[in-house]
Amino acid sequence: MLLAIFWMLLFTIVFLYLYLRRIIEFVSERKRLIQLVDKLPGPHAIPLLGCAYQFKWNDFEFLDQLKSWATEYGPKGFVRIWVGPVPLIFVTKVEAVQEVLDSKVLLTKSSEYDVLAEWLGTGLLNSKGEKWRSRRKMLTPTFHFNILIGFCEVFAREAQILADQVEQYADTDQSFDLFPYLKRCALDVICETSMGTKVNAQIHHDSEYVMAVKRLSELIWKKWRLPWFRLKPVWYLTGYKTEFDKCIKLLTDFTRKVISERSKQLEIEMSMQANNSNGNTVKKRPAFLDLLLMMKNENKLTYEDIREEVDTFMYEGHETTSSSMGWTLWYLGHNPHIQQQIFAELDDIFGDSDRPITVDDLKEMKYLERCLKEGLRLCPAVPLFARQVTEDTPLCGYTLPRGATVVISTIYIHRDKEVFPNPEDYDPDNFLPERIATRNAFAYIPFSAGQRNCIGQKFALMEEKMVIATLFRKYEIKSTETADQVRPMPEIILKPPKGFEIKLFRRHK
Ligand code: HEM
Repeated sequence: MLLAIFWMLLFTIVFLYLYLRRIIEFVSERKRLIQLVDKLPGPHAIPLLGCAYQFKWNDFEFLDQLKSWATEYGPKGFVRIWVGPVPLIFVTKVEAVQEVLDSKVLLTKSSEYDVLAEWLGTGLLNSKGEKWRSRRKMLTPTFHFNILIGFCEVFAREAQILADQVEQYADTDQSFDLFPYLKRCALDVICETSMGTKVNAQIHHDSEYVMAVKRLSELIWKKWRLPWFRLKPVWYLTGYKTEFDKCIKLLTDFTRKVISERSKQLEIEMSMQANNSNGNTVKKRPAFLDLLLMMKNENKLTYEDIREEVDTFMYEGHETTSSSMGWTLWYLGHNPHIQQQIFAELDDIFGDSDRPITVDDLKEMKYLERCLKEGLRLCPAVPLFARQVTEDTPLCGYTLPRGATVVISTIYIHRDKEVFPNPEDYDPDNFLPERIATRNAFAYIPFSAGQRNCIGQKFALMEEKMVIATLFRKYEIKSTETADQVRPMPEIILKPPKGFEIKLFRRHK
């Protein structure tokens, strides 16, 4: 009996020592977080629900509500919004954006990115600390301009397939949704440039790979937007977990198979090169995968590291570009006078010739580039990104406490009327060199900025120019829906609620 009491006492003491200490630490950390977060201006919050009790149910009304809170509480650079027990600190002013993105401390992605990790692992987008730093250093040269030049042939070929596919609608006065065509084109581009293999999504619309990418993006967004899906029982019971895992397996198995085949092929090519004494080898354009496999040969990466990075490029590299091309084309479809200026630029470059577009031609398309940049200003493909505050960080006269999440909304920052005089108007002249020179560089950040900026931004702009120029060499377009019908939906990637309905007309030069 005494022994039993002794063991019980010992157990209780150990339990209290181990857990009570943690509970006390948790409570005091939480108290501290709440105190510091509540020093930031923001709407009224109540325990547990935070500001959520005031949230509008309708998506668009909710967005308007966030915007009006940012205007009301954000003049000092931040507004804090409690989403239940989670404090989100939205950045509202350019000066604060600069401090956040320039910070050497705010480099860690927030827990919202964890759902992506199940697919992308800790590839460049998700990784942190030393892993991210060394990977970024290693991967930056793979996006060098000389490598991108080699991809232009892929951009041009896929753009031409797109132009051929939509020809059926030309001069029919029938409107159609351009978005799925753009998505399939961007998917074919990224598959070939990152893996050196083709999925031919533009031709086989219902390939398993294409369907899995589409479904996975929908499920990831569901988990982000509706917090109850983060609870494991709900996620499992709704069957989404099984579907999610099935898509991930299909995609990652595909990537692993491509890596393994490509690796064998590369070995054969290298030994052929070594045996070929007269050096008459045919030089093939390397895909990102080939460059990563060479790093593996130098023991810098494992197969799984390569898989993570290739899948990261696959994800980051096609939804973003298709969204941004779609928005730009939609704005252009409402602005025939701007299309005329693009036609004039293209006619200056090509005259009556229908020769293929070269890299040098792309450099000449200065006006088209301004149009793309303006599209990305009004509708940035990545409308939100977030950082975890890992240590107390003084910013703009406040302290951002460790444990909080800082959110930058590009779509909000890009529409600041103190920076862009008519922020809601589509005006490519916002990107005239003299206008750019007058504003803070952090007022326009579609590719983020600072150390964790987008590694693929040059790739994206080259691809988009190629696709849009190919379309406009042949067609003019008219958007058939109004701005009210096509309000941007801020999912992970900014999308139209339904699509981009347009009519297509052959150009008569
Ligand atoms: C219009 C097209 C694109 C836009 C608007 C865009 C935007 C962005 C933004 C805002 C970030 C920072 C995200 C964050 O901090 O959470 C980012 C990161 C990244 N992007 Fe892009 N992106 C585009 C195209 C691409 C392409 C084509 C690729 C690859 C082929 C790519 C690869 C990446 C990667 C790997 C990162 C993570 C970089 C790091 O953390 O070091 N992106 N992108």
